[in-house]
Amino acid sequence: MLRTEALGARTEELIRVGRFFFERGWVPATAGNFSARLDADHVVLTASGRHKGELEAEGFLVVTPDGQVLPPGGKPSAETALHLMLYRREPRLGAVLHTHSRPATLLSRLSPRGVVLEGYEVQKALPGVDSHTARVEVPVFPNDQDIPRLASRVEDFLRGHPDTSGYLIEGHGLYTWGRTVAEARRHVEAFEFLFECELDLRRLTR
Ligand SMILES: CSCCC(=O)C(=O)COP(=O)(O)O
Ligand SMILES: [Zn+2]
Repeated sequence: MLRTEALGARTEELIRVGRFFFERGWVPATAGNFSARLDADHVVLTASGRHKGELEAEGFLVVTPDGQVLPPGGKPSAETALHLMLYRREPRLGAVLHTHSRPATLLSRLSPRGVVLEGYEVQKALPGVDSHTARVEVPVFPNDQDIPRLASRVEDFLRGHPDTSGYLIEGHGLYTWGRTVAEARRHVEAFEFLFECELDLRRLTR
């Protein structure tokens, strides 16, 4: 049974995330999508094509982890399969956030075989990273309009690299997650800061 208080609370958090990300230029032109787990059987997710800086409660849908829309009829994010794959594989996962910033888009094109972050204090905001000397490898997957196929590629990778806390899609953007919306948002902020630093460093030292 779906708890409406949980739906309201998570939806409000995601609306605030959308405004925050849009103000920073991380979700331009309806790009990006957000979701949060409500309970074992329900996930709230942005509807497709909504402006993420102007979300309202009616811009969200409830889906089951296997992709059923409740009640049937709405159009969930075109990238729903990328969210649901993550919830199915990790029961403690509480939120998934996807952004399309310029640094993420450009870095993923400059380094299509993966971005390595090393030497930055802020990398300690990422799970399992306790030093600026750690080597954080961010995988980059080729973009694909076949989202279930892309989801299955990412899932295969995560099976062999379970400590991954985010990935890039080439020329597209960042996916990251957390146990709560607040934690997932912190991971977006950390990755976006690090991508910006890395891009500037490459420009300045070329
Ligand atoms: C205008 S961005 C193209 C689609 C996309 O990559 C995205 O993140 C938004 O798609 P959605 O269906 O979730 O609105
Ligand atoms: Zn996208």
